[in-house]
Amino acid sequence: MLNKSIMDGDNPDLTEERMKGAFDTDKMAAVIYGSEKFAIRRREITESISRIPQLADSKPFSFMTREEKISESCRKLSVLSEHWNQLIDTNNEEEALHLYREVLGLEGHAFSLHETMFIPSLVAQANDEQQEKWLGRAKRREIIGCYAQTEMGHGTNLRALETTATYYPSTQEFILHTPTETALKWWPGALGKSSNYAVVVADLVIRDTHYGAHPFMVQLRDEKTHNPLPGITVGDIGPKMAFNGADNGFLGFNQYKLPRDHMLMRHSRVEENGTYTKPPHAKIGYSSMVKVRSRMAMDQGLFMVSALVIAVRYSAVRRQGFLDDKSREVKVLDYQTQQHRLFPSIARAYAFIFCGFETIQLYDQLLIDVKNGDTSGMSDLHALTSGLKSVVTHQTGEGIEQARMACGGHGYSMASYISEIYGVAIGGCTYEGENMVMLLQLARYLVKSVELVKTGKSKELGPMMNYLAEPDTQIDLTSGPEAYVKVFQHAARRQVWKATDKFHQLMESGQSRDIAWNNSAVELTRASRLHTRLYIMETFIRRVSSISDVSIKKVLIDLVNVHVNYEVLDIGTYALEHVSSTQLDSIRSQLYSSLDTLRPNAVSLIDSFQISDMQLRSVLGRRDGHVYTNLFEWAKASPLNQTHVLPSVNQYLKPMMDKAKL
Ligand SMILES: CCCCCCCCCC/C=C\CCCC(=O)SCCNC(=O)CCNC(=O)[C@H](O)C(C)(C)COP(=O)(O)OP(=O)(O)OC[C@H]1O[C@@H](n2cnc3c(N)ncnc32)[C@H](O)[C@@H]1OP(=O)(O)O
Ligand SMILES: Cc1cc2nc3c(=O)[nH]c(=O)nc-3n(C[C@H](O)[C@H](O)[C@H](O)COP(=O)(O)OP(=O)(O)OC[C@H]3O[C@@H](n4cnc5c(N)ncnc54)[C@H](O)[C@@H]3O)c2cc1C
Repeated sequence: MLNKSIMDGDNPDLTEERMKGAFDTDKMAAVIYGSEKFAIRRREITESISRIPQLADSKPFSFMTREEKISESCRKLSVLSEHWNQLIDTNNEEEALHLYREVLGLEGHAFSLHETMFIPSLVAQANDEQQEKWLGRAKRREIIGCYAQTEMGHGTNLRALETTATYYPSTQEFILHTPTETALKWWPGALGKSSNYAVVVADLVIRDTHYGAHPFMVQLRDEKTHNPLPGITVGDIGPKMAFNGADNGFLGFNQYKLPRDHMLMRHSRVEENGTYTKPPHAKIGYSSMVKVRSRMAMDQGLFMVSALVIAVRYSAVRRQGFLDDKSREVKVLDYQTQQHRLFPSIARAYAFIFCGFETIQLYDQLLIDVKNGDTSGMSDLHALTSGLKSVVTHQTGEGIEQARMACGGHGYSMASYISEIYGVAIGGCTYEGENMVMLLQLARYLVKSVELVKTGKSKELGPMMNYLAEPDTQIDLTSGPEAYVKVFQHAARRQVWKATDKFHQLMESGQSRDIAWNNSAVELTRASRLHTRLYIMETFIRRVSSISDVSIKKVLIDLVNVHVNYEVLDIGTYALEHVSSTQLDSIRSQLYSSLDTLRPNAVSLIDSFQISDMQLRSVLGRRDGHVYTNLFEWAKASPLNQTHVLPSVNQYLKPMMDKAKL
């Protein structure tokens, strides 16, 4: 059996799809998740979870209030605490994240930031003694932490954060203070009600000198009573577009005293007498953000996959309209428009996940290098992850929204759960740096790279930048995916140079650097996007070329073909400089035939992600494909259907109608 999801009693339309798949989904899972070992561990963890009934949702999540969602996730976390060690290797971050996703889904929970930013901040920023004191406690979950940086008035411009941490040598303490309303910390996940500790980012002040944003370990709540400590104002910021299982919070300090050794001092130090030692790299304190950004291609890829699992499975059981055979309606997955809506997103999701593996490894390596005193890789990774987080979050949002529309009316129902996935995923366009701002961070790096080429220093170009120094060449589109890489290189190079030239010309015309930058910003963000999409394409092709299993490689090459054709058409306006409109027409034909080629493997390609029904929380995306019966059951469970006559009918509608009858 090639597709391991085939089960007796499943919807025959889905079974038929799974029989058509030309590759082994377990083998594909090993490629997706980086190794056979981890793919097996994922399945084992999912299997073990299913044997613990208390870890199941106590009722459909979509019918819960926000308070119920928070309570439900806390209940599950307490059940999990009895099983951690038997379920996962607690030192393995990927296993922990898989466990959280399976049991708690994506709407956030009390530990949302504990694993993703609080512990990583301690790992990267705390010195050995501080790690000794707090890291073990955090890993054992004796304490719950979050990452409190953003303020009501400033999130993007970290240099303008208003919260101060003023050091007093006489008492060897910092005083944390919130000088204005806009200085209130605002947004940190799990801050409002769950966390009792936080890594707080504040402006370090010593003897009236401001040293800028630095991280501090701060206790917020009493460990016995969970009440806020004196001098701390903390609470929940209220409901959000999505992610409502998380208590994103506000936090204020009123002259709150903090011992000297609570500043995280791996890289910068404040001595007892107030002497300040600066870090080896000015932006080393920003590392927790780089850590999350380096994960975002993977995490967003998985968000997009969740929506695609739902849309592709549903499209294989949804029958509507006719093609040749007028005796039976077709699966909507057979329509070319449906394939065009969904398959390029499947390709992007695979590509994002392969990029994600690469950037996660790059971050892990950087962490080792920095510990050994080598900060030289920081700028490269900052630039790469800034562009990548911006492009993947935007394209993931587009892909999920198309997946929702591809499910027609039922896609709009919470029974599909796609709107929730969209709401959570789209937050990524904003958190960890607003997308435009992060594209402009990459643009700084691109402009500097062009300046190196212009001044004859091409040898100093960073990784992935050499193409900026290369001349345009003839492109032979029949020579395979590499030709499409060339098209992207041409388009990206031209746009990067064009934007840089514009910036330089504006400065030469007398504009200040900042004004010239602002007046070139749209062109600069375009350059960043093209450069990042080139990186994604190259990574995808490189990863697929490295695969040895013949059947897996074949279907992934089909997916690469969908990707490269779609991407080049999508940047048609830029590509036109290098590709004729006749060539674009031929790319269009190739795209349509590549959709056709991929069609038989569509369900197996998304089954391969092995996302459980528990995690998916979608009636439309059920693995067994029994959509209609369960849709009816789901609707019957609506709180509105627990009584025939609602109190509001008796109170308002009936009297109104009765009055109208008089
Ligand atoms: C199913 C899947 C489930 C997956 C689960 C996922 C669930 C997710 C849950 C978590 C949810 C949310 C988490 C969100 C958490 C947050 O949002 S935390 C807050 C994040 N905040 C930000 O990102 C703020 C963005 N702003 C900044 O980073 C900086 O202000 C900015 C970089 C924009 C500017 O900083 P400045 O200090 O002002 O620096 P500049 O003058 O612009 O640049 C000077 C040079 O420094 C270089 N630089 C900047 N940053 C870095 C860095 N990190 N590393 C290396 N170098 C850096 C910059 O490029 C400049 O270099 P140059 O001078 O050009 O050479
Ligand atoms: C779901 C979610 C979870 C979050 N979790 C956390 C958390 O755990 N901890 C935490 O500390 N924070 C958290 N945040 C806050 C988040 O990091 C910030 O909201 C984000 O960094 C954007 O900053 P901002 O809100 O100040 O946006 P703004 O900077 O005010 O953005 C508004 C507009 O201004 C534009 N803009 C701003 N500056 C520039 C510029 N220099 N050039 C061009 N355009 C510019 C932006 O592009 C955008 O269009 C979270 C946010 C969300 C939505």
